[in-house]
Amino acid sequence: MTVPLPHARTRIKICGLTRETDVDAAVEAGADAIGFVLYPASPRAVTAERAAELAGRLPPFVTPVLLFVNEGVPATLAALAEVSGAMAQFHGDETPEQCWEASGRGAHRFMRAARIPLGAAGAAFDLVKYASDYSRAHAILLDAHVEAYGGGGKAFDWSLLPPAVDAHLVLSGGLAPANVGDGIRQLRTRCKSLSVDVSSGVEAAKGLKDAAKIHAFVAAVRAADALS
Ligand SMILES: O=C(O)c1ccccc1NCC(=O)[C@H](O)[C@H](O)COP(=O)(O)O
Repeated sequence: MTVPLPHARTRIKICGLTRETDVDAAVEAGADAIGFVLYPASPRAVTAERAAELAGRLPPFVTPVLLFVNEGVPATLAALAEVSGAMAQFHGDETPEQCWEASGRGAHRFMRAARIPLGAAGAAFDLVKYASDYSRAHAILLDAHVEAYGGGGKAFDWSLLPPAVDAHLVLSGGLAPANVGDGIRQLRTRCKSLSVDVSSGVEAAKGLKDAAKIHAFVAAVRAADALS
C-alpha cells in the first residue's frame, strides 16, 4: 500500500550541466539537485574531474548527481569518489545487483532510471515490478525510452502509469514550464514522493542551459505546488 508523504514541495533536478554560469543559475533559481552526465557519447558529457569542479560551486543541501550509462563498477566508484556527496543515477541497462555494487553497496545513494516506451507501448511497462526489483534504489527516475538512453526531450504517456507505486519517483522526459504542472498533478498522489528532472526543456542548446528557461521551469513547479 502506497501512502504518499505529505506533499511539501516538489524537488527539482536540473540535468546535463557543463558550465559554471549554468550551475550558478540553477542554484539561484532554486534547484535541489544538479546532474552531471558522465556518459561520454552524450553531447552534455563531462569528466568526473570536471563534475567535481562544477559541484564545488554548490552550496550545502544542493545535491550533485552523477549520471552513468553502463559504466561498470570500478569506474563508477572512482567517479563517485571524485565528487563529494554525489548521488549516482544509473541510466543504462544496469541490473539491480550492478547498481548496488556500483553504489558501493549503499555507500552512495542512487536513482535507477526506468525508461518507459513512448506511446501505447508504455502500458506494457510494469513499473510496480520494476520498483520492487530495484528496491535498493533511493528513487526511480521515470524517463522516456529514447535512442541515446536519455536527454531526448520527449515525454512518455504519464496516464499509463499505475495508480500507486511504493517508491519515491522522479518524473523526467520532455518536461518544460508548459507541462510540468500537469505532471505533478497527475502523479504526486501515486507515489511516496514526486520530484521532477529536466534537461532539454531548459536549454539553449544541448549542454548549454538558458537561465530564463530554468527560472520559468522552477516557477511553474512552484505554481503547481501552490495549487496542491
Ligand atoms: O542528458 C543526456 O544527454 C543523457 C544521455 C544519456 C543518458 C541519460 C541522459 N540524461 C539523463 C537525464 O536525467 C535527463 O535529465 C533526462 O533523460 C531527461 O532529459 P530531457 O527529456 O532532455 O529533459
